[in-house]
Amino acid sequence: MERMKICVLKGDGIGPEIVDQALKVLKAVCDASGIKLELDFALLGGIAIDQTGEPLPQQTIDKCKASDAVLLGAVGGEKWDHLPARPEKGLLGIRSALGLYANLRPAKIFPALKTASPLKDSVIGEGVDILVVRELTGGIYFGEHNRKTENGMEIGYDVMQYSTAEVERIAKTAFELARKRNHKVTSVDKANVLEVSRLWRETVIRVHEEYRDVELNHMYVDNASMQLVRNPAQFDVIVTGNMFGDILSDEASMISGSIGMLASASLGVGSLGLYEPIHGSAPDIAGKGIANPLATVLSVAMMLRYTFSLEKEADAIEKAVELSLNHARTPDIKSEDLPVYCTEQMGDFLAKTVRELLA
Ligand SMILES: NC(=O)C1=CN([C@@H]2O[C@H](COP(=O)(O)OP(=O)(O)OC[C@H]3O[C@@H](n4cnc5c(N)ncnc54)[C@H](O)[C@@H]3O)[C@@H](O)[C@H]2O)C=CC1
Ligand SMILES: CC(C)CC(=O)C(=O)O
Ligand SMILES: [Mg+2]
Repeated sequence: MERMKICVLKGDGIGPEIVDQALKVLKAVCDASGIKLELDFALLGGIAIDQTGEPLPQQTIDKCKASDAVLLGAVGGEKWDHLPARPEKGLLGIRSALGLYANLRPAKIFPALKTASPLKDSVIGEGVDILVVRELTGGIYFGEHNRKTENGMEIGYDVMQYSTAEVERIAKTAFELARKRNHKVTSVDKANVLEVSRLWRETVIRVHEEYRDVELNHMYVDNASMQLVRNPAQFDVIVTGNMFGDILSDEASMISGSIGMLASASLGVGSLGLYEPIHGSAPDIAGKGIANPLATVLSVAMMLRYTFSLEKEADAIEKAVELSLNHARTPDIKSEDLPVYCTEQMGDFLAKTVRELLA
């Protein structure tokens, strides 16, 4: 590989702080591997509203489409919550515009972080390594959101729907990924109540016919959220809809010690992938230099692996993250016997370590 072109969407809140650290690491990889790194920056979310009046300017879509991959921080903040054009609409919009229907969110426990997990050793057992495969461009987040008045009463409603085609493609993604892992898929729905979930379940069962080598089980989402903390080691791949996947992956992140640890890859119809941490813009800690950049850095590792097939380089980033956990910590995962690093120091350490590992 000679060159890579990345479109960078820093977004709001801690977005710029964490993306800057991830870019240091990406530059270190490219320097060490002789790859020419071309960066293009575009606006998304609140900052885009401030500068253009809309959360997803057409220019941002164009710049993403003209790149090999997209790196995103996070969007949102109270400042824009009262506006009809909220930052989150920009986020949903870019996922949809790029056809990114599969959101892969790996939740695993790094050995050094076992003590940071709120779960007891007896629950963690040999370790936890879950891949949440979340449908990302359909479901309730993309249905009609509206209000109406009935009998003088104001009613808010959001429509949840899935077509068989949408379920088929995400189920296929989950089964394919399970084949490269431990051959087990848990499909999470609420089929005891929701018609959309009944269709979801029937469709997953049908797709499973082509993947008999993969074990399939079904779980209602309320039970799944309980099982995640009772016995997380039972899960390999979890496939679920947009909203359930959003919620379950935040819950799964705490198993690994902090939401600041969970990376994600959003993949879809074309070769373009978007990579982002699973957390939001964390306005409560923005500008304080204490945000954990590891989720964003690990998202760069996913980018190198999924978009560029650069296994050695992705491994080096993951190794650097592992080494960092025995060297220093950001406050969210702090440990009494290790120094506390600010966001920047962590980025510098990771970039230096990646350089050394790839030298
Ligand atoms: N992908 C995205 O851009 C997302 C955006 N949001 C938006 O972000 C804003 C804040 O939402 P919240 O519900 O507070 O969720 P959040 O994920 O931003 O924060 C939840 C809690 O986790 C902490 N946290 C998050 N990331 C962290 C990190 N890297 N290091 C250390 N601590 C971290 C925060 O300080 C906060 O206490 C809202 O406007 C929301 O809509 C929320 C989720 C995803
Ligand atoms: C706008 C929301 C759907 C963002 C979010 O919470 C997520 O994608 O994890
Ligand atoms: Mg979320």
